[in-house]
Amino acid sequence: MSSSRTTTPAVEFTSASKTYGSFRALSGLTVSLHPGETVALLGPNGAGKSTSLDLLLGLRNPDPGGTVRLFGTSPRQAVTDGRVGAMLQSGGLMDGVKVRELVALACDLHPRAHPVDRVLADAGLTGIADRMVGKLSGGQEQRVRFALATAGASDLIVLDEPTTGMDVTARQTFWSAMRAQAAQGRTVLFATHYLEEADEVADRVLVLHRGSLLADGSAADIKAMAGTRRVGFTLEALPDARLEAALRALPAVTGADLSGSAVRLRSADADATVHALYGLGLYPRDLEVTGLGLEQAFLTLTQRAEEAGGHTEGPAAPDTGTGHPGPVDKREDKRENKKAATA
Ligand SMILES: Nc1ncnc2c1ncn2[C@@H]1O[C@H](COP(=O)(O)OP(=O)(O)OP(=O)(O)O)[C@@H](O)[C@H]1O
Repeated sequence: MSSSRTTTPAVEFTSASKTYGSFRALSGLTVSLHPGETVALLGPNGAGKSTSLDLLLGLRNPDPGGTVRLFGTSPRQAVTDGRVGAMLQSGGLMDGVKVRELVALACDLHPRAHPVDRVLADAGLTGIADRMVGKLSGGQEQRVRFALATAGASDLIVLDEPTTGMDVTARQTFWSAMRAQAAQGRTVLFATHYLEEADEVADRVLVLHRGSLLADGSAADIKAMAGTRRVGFTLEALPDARLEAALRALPAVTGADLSGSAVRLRSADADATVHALYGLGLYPRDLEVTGLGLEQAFLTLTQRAEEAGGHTEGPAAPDTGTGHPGPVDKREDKRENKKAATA
């Protein structure tokens, strides 16, 4: 989408792979992110999202032959220069200090630090600045992580499942703070399992599947790529088994959900489906043809890729099938040097 841009990319993966033992978690990723973009990184469990972020932050090195550059320099250099703020899933917070003290420490360490009070305010922490970090709720801890990621004027903000554990209000506050960061020209890259967040917030969506880039475009592009639409209507009477079978066998129908006389079909060609529906001699009421939400589109694309046999030799970890997994696998032990990037 950004091929005409001439500025140095904020992030540039070139043929970046990552192999753990004989397992290839990331396979030849080539993608560039440009200054000011807000990009969501989506993928089923085990797709390689955290691995990509680890490479991007210099916490791991790509396999030989691939490169990752941030603002034209190495990830380590960009982190050292204070150009990157990161909010990661793992990495414990210091328990025995107050919120303000921890945020002040992050500001002290940042080469382009913001005033502590501003960072606290932007993260919604002013009211709990004197509370001990060890006494915070999960959602409050996430806000502290956000404050640490925005302690200075970083050009790139990297967020790994930032709203896990936040309630709805905290989530809204978080994203409005994040939008403010993006409005100042920062590049924001976030991995998430909350597809509605990606839909609402991101101007670009990357879908990873088994370590390969499956889709790259706006949320609308991704929905269009899935190519499936919903056809909903109500029948005049309850369908018998024969009619139900006929509905399921309509052309292009890829799924059917019947509840009493209400019918919801998924179709790869809504025009053909609706045409044939009338051909059955039915008079569907309240006929509605709608596009898929991002979550359904994501599931359709990843399932399709799964059926096609995946894209890499690495087996995918099981997906929850919902796009909303429960507790996130944190795997703190496997990060080579997480704290360096969060400091
Ligand atoms: N240190 C490691 N050693 C061996 N395998 C690993 C290691 N780290 C990750 N993997 C494997 O690599 C694959 C990609 O993992 P990664 O954490 O990047 O996925 P993810 O997309 O972030 O998943 P999730 O949504 O569950 O957080 C997974 O199959 C994972 O089990």
